[in-house]
Amino acid sequence: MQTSRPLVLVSSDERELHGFTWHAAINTYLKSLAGPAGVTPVIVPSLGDAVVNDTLLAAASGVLVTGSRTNVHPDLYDEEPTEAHEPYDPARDSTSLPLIREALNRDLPLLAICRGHQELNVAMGGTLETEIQEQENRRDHRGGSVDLPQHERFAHNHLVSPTPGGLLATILGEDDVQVNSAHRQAIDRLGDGLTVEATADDGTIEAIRVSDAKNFALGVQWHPEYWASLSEDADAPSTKIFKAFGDAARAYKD
Ligand SMILES: N[C@@H](CCC(=O)NCCCC(=O)O)C(=O)O
Repeated sequence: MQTSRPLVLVSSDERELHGFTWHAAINTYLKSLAGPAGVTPVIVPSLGDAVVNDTLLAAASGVLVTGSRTNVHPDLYDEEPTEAHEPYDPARDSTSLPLIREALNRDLPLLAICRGHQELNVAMGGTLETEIQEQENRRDHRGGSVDLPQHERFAHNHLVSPTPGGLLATILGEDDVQVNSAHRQAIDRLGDGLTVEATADDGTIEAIRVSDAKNFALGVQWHPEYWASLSEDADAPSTKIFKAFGDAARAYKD
């Protein structure tokens, strides 16, 4: 049996499939954790306070908050709900936001991806904007139709510029990095205690860090898990992010 590997909690979506309600996480996040990060992923059902408690958090050495096609409900950042903010997953919201806060309270390493990046911002008091592709001088960050095959939808889409001297720049270097993109929403007002770690050329905040976090606490708007799940050689920046997160989880466990 392999030596003990840190447990990393993974957020789940509430989804309907075959006439049942499931709590599910996409395989690419799980494979990236079990592979390049070298940790043991544990999917957390979106059951709110029934799961986000001391017992669960005490067993963990990190938290990964995944992407999702659904959006954070605008009531949670005092915005008026409209059709442009849909679809929602209230079960996810009621679990991932407290999970983020409790992870930060315990200095657990945190990696927040896409919707997770947006949830981190909301958890810290920030706001989101929706259908950003409809704004003038704004890229279309959707990455094409949701029906496209993954290798097309999560292909490299645009450059991001890491903030010099930041955590991301420490992991990846300060040169611009090609990333994929699959989102209609983005950070509008930055939450309290967050530092911008990367931007796109249209001003979209593409990465954030919890400024006073004792450990790794990074949000990224793109999807490094797509590449990291394929192989360690598929995309060096993606692998580096997951390896850095895994190192932080091992350090926390030790
Ligand atoms: N819904 C939010 C976050 C986008 C996101 O997490 N995308 C992942 C796509 C996964 C899928 O298509 O199932 C937004 O649109 O900004």
